[in-house]
Amino acid sequence: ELYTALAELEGLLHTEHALITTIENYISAQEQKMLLLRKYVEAYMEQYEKASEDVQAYVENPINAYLLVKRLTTDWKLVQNLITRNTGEEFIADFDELKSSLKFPSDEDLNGAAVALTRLQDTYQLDTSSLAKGEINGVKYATELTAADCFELGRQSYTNNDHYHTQLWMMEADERLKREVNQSVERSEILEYLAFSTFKLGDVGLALDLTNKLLELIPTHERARGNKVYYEDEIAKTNSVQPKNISWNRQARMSYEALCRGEISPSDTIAAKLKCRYVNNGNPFLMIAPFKVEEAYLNPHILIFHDVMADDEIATIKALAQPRFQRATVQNFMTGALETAQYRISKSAWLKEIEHKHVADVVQRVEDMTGLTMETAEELQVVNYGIGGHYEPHYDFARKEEANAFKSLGTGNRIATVLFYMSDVAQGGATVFPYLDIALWPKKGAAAFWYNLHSSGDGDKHTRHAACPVLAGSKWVSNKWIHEDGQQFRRPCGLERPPPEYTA
Ligand SMILES: O=C(O)CCC(=O)C(=O)O
Ligand SMILES: [Fe+2]
Repeated sequence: ELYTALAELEGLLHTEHALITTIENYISAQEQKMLLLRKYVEAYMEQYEKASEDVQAYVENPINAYLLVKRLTTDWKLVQNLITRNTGEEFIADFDELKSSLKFPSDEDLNGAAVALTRLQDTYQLDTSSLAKGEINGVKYATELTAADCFELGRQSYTNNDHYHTQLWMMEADERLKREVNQSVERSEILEYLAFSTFKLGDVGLALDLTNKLLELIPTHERARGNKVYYEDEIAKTNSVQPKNISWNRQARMSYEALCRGEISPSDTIAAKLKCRYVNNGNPFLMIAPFKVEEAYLNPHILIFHDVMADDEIATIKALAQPRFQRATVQNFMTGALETAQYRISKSAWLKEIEHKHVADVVQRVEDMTGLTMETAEELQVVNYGIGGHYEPHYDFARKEEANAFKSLGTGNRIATVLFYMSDVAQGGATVFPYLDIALWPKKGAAAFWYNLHSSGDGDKHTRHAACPVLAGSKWVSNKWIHEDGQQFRRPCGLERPPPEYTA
């Protein structure tokens, strides 16, 4: 699974380079072979023409007689060998040997990358034809997609039973194909997928039209002939060519997606109460360089600390984490087991303080920032989100029903979260709180802090949050999850008491 982290994708460029070299070598070997064959055939031609001038005289010459026989025995064998020798296999074998040392994406990666693209399409309301032009929100990032590229995206969506995106991409493939001089895909193939997905989406009439177009191209197409009869029957039966009203069950996601797009913000009355200040928490070491703190929300109290992770610390943490990256897991609600899920796509690794001074410094800083003990906190989790990488709305704390969560840690629930942003993100990738209508936009070196639990110990339902899909760029964050145990004297417990105030 390479698609889950952009950092991993960079390794694929080495693979591509090795591939280019292999193909280049194969082509030149093949060209050499052709050159040699051309020499042989020219020699044959020359002798043949000479002989044809006077056949009798030619064969009466013993040398010629010998050469003629030789040409048709030894020489021909050489030529035959040359023609039949499959240098291709050698190259593939050589490349296969190289392969073990190279990163190779799997079919699952291809599918993952395609799903990520369609997720971005939905969340950020990107139109298919701009995407195909390599444009994201008006910014041109990539080379244009060919009709075949669009076709492949459609095919991947089809494999996932996602007829909505199959239709979008097959339509785009068809549009692109009209403008292609060297056609990159067969129109009949596009039409076959397009017709079927259109049928699946409920528009039998259009599916029939598309199938008829396919039959104009290939009148003998077996499946198309079968489908045509079926569609005609369907239309006759229901007497309707109206598309069904498809419920995508997306109503519930609308506000989340709008938040991710930056279209929603908290009301002015809420925003007006938010402050920025310098904070030292009474810590003498912070008198000279206090924290720059900005309030993002009051209840629950969500704070943004600016410039709390230095560039060299970020570089160290990334370098330590990257070789250990694993696809991020989520806890199965029922069993408590850790497993991968489509709703959380990123790569992550855990770092201990003893591994590097920079890690220890950062953890100490979290203690200074929050006034909470790090004794019972989880290790620093480092996360990289790849193409379309995201984490759908969730709570960081374990709910009462989730009996198994954090049990093995034995340090109570996750009382608070500190989320460091270790990169800027070109587009997308905000941390959003759907119940609060706020979006935190990643800023390198900044950190967000909030309490997940009320002072009573109950989970604060308003802390539900998500990592929106990364639209362009790469997103690096790290979390410090702080636990309940040991905070008794740091955060006094009580019913619905507001979080301790910061000393300004
Ligand atoms: O990456 C983000 O913006 C949020 C990550 C998050 O919520 C988590 O890892 O629990
Ligand atoms: Fe979270």
